[in-house]
Amino acid sequence: MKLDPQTYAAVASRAECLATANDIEAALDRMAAALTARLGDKDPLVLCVMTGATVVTGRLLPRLDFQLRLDYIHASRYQGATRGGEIGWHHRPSEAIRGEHVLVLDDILDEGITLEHIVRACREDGAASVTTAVLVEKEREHACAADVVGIRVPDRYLYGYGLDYKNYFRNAPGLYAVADVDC
Ligand SMILES: O=P(O)(O)OC[C@H]1O[C@H](OP(=O)(O)OP(=O)(O)O)[C@H](O)[C@@H]1O
Ligand SMILES: Nc1nc2[nH]cnc2c(=O)[nH]1
Repeated sequence: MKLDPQTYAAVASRAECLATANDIEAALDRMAAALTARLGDKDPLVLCVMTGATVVTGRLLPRLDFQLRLDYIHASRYQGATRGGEIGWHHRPSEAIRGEHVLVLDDILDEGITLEHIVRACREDGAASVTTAVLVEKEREHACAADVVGIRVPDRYLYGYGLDYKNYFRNAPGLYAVADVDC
């Protein structure tokens, strides 16, 4: 569904910036250092979790100065909503994963259900190892933990740097918490 321009502007004006582009770029530098230490000699297969991880993947990859390959995996449970539902699989590259040191890259760890399903799928599909990294982790309980975390934020609905609000705002140059009235 499309957002009309008045609603789009109102949502943006009510949102609160929790992390600026500078904060996030510094977090990406830290993530790159941690991932280089873990995977620099492993020739990993990087799996971008579509769609939200496109921005973190694009910003992080040029910081990883070692041998790697890029593919994608697609499981989602929000689909434009602000509350998660059942996990839906759209692309599971089972053949590509077998025997690989996999790095799963996602934008956010919220309840952790998406990442838990993806890690389980990679193990079922015969990955040699599975490392997980997320740009943002919410300060709450998760079904599974991420190995590498960029930035921790309060438990509010966020958009920006790949994260959407009703399929918009993935291009916002920071992390913004949506006002309660818009959730
Ligand atoms: O930890 P969880 O509560 O499971 O939520 C995290 C997931 O939610 C978002 O995906 P979404 O289903 O919104 O799809 P998207 O990537 O297309 O935005 C995000 O990209 C994570 O993959
Ligand atoms: N855009 C967005 N997607 C999510 N998926 C799980 N939590 C969130 C969130 O806060 N924002």
